[in-house]
Amino acid sequence: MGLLGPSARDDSLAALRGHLVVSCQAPVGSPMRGTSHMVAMAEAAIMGGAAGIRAQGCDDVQAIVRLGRPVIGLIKRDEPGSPVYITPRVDDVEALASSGAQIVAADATGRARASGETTRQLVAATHRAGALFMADVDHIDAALAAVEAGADLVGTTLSGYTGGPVPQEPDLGLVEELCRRLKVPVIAEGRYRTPEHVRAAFQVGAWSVVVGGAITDPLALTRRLVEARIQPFSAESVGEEA
Ligand SMILES: CC(=O)N[C@H](C=O)[C@@H](O)[C@H](O)[C@H](O)COP(=O)(O)O
Repeated sequence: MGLLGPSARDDSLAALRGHLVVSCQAPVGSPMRGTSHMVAMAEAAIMGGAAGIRAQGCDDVQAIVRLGRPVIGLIKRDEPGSPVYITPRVDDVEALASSGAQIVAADATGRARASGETTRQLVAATHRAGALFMADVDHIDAALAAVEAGADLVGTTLSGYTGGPVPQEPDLGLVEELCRRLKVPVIAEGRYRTPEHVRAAFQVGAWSVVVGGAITDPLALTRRLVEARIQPFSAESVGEEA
């Protein structure tokens, strides 16, 4: 058994029901990368009303757990020979649970991991460590297989990221289908950017909605507004006399 007993795990999941979770992650190369920045982001998110935080890496998880809200932990790791990068190893699951993550998120798209480890093995390791397993999926078939393998909750995290161009909008259709067909909580995640998106996900039955970049990625937010400038800039374009 890990750090948490079964009731602490269930309490964490119950605390997320009907609430927003903020994903506090910064990509490699971003000036926001670093545990102190992510803790500040998480504190701001909690002050703003988020019920939980999704965090990347054991250092961030350990520090953010201290804020007293449920943490969905993951480790992003590129592994040669496989496209699976969200918590690809049993070792990662164990490290996240030891760091205090009540919920461990991992790729459960059905794509082979470089290690050859299976989703069932990751789920078993998560449960041995006393945490809950969140299956990050891209499709209904992957979700059904993940639940069969013992996943405690399922997120639409990887919909749109396993082939073809990345869509602009969240995959509300998948949220609706998962809510209809699964008995476990469904987490809406991926490209939720507006209050309308969040409302729509709850309306079709999402347990929680995870929002990342729309809150925690100042680079992307700045770029989006910079791109809205009138080009080329001219006195006329701002209504000044020539
Ligand atoms: C696809 C992938 O790797 N998603 C990652 C999962 O942890 C994060 O990079 C996302 O920020 C997170 O899912 C929240 O999504 P959005 O930032 O779109 O609100």
